[in-house]
Amino acid sequence: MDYISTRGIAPSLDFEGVTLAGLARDGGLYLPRVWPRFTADEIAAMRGLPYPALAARVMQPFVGDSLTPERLQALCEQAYGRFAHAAVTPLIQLDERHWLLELFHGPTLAFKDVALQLLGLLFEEFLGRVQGHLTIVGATSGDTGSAAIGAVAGRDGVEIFMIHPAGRVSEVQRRQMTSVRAPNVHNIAIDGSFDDAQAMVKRMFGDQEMTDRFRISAVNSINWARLMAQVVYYFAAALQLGAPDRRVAFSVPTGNFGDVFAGYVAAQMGLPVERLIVATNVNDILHRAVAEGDYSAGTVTATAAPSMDIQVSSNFERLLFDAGGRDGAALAEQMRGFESTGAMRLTEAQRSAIATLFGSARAEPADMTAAMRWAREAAGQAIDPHTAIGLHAARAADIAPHVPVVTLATAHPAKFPDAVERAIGVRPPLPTRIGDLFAREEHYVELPGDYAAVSAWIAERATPSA
Ligand SMILES: Cc1ncc(COP(=O)(O)O)c(C=O)c1O
Ligand SMILES: N[C@@H](CCOP(=O)(O)O)C(=O)O
Repeated sequence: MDYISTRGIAPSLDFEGVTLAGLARDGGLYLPRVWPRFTADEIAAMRGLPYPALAARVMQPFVGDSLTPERLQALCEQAYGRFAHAAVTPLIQLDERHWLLELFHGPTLAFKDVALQLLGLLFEEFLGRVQGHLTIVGATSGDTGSAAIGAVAGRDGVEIFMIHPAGRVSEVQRRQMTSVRAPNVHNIAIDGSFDDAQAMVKRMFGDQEMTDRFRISAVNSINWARLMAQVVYYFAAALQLGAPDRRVAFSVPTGNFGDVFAGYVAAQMGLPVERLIVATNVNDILHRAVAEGDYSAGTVTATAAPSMDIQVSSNFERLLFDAGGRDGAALAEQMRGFESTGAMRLTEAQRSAIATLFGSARAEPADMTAAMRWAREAAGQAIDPHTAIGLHAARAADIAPHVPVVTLATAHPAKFPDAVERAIGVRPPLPTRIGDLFAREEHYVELPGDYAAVSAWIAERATPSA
C-alpha cells in the first residue's frame, strides 16, 4: 500500500515508511492513496474470528508487503494477549438499542492501548530492519501518554518524550505516565493546553536542527498506524450486531478526531455504517465544524473530560482532504489560513460530503452527569466522563429505531474517580493491576509553554539517530 500526504508535496511512502515517519515532511498527514474495500461476502466471512485474527484480516490491506500475513497475525496476538478481557473490546448492551463498546481493557485502561500496544511492536519490528534509533515525541491530554509509554518503556532503540499540559490531566492519568521508571521515558509538563503541546510536536517535525540530529517519530494519531489499528474495533462491534446485513451507528467522544476518523475509514472499507456521531464537550470546534461548517478554535476550557479538551483536531485534516476531493494544494492553502487566523470555513463540497455520514452533538456538563446517571440506573454501568459525552450524543441522535447505536467507551471510570463519584455517588476502584499507583514515585520536569525551552531540553537528552 502506498501512502500520500494531505498537503500533496511529501514523497509517498509504504507502510513501514509511514509508521516510522509519523508526520509527513510537508506538515501534512499520511493516508492511503486509495481506500481498500471488502465485499459484503468478505465481511461476512470475518464473523466469529477471534480479535487478533480479525485485526490481522482488517489491517492486511494497509500493511501490504511490509509484513507477511503470518507475521502481522503474530504481532496482533502478542499485542492483544495483554488485554484483561478475552474479547479484547467487549460489547455491552445498555437497553434495546444502545450498546457500549468497551475499549479500556488494555494495560493503561484507555482505548489508546488498542493501537499503541501494536504500534510498540511495529516500531521494534521496523527498527530492527533500518538499524536506527528512534526519538518519539508526543503530546497528550492524558491517555495517549501512558499508553505510549507503556508500549515503549524499556524497549531497545527507542526513547519517548511525552508532553502534557500541567494540571490539566487527572491525577490517575498523570501518575500512570510519570511513575513509569525506565531510562528511555521522559515526561514533560508544560504551562499551557494540549493544543500548545501538540503544536510543539508538529513544529519539531519541521525543525531541521532537530530532524538532522534525531530520527523523530510520532505516537499520536497523526501516525497512520495508530488509526489503522483503531479501525478494527468498528468491524468487531458491527459484525456482532449483524453486519454486513445490518447497518450500525456509532457515537464517538471526540477530541483529536482520530477515533471517529477510524470509523470513517471502516465505512470506506465497506462496513455498513449508518452514522458517525461526533460527540464533544464544551470545547466544541468539531461539533460546529460538522453542524455549521465553522472550524474556528476558541480558548481551551478545562472540563471533567480533560482528554477531550482540544480545539485543534489533527485528524480533521485527513477528513477535509478526503471530503474535498483529495486536492493537496487546495488543502495546504486552507490549512495555512487556519494556522495563521485560527479560523476556517469548510467548502460546500466538504460540508456536503461530511453530512452524508457524520452527525454531531455538544454535551454540557449537566448532560454528561445525566448520561452517567442513566447508565448507572438503567443498566448498572459506571461510565467515565468521556464515554458519558458519547452516550449523551447517542441518546439524543435522530437515528432510525431499528439501527443499533454503539457508544465507544474510551476510558475506564477509575481513571476519573472524582468526576464519577460526583455524578453517581460511587467511587470506582482502580483495577488490581495498577492498584499501587498512588504509592509509586513520580518523575517529570516542568517547563514553560515555549517551543525553544522544550526542544532544547529534549535535544540535550535525546540519542542521535546514527
Ligand atoms: C478517554 C478519551 N476519550 C476520547 C478521546 C478523544 O479521542 P480522539 O482524540 O481520537 O478524538 C480521548 C483522547 O484522545 C480520550 O483519551
Ligand atoms: N486525548 C488524547 C489527545 C491525543 O490524541 P491522539 O489520539 O492524537 O494521540 C490523549 O489522551 O492524549
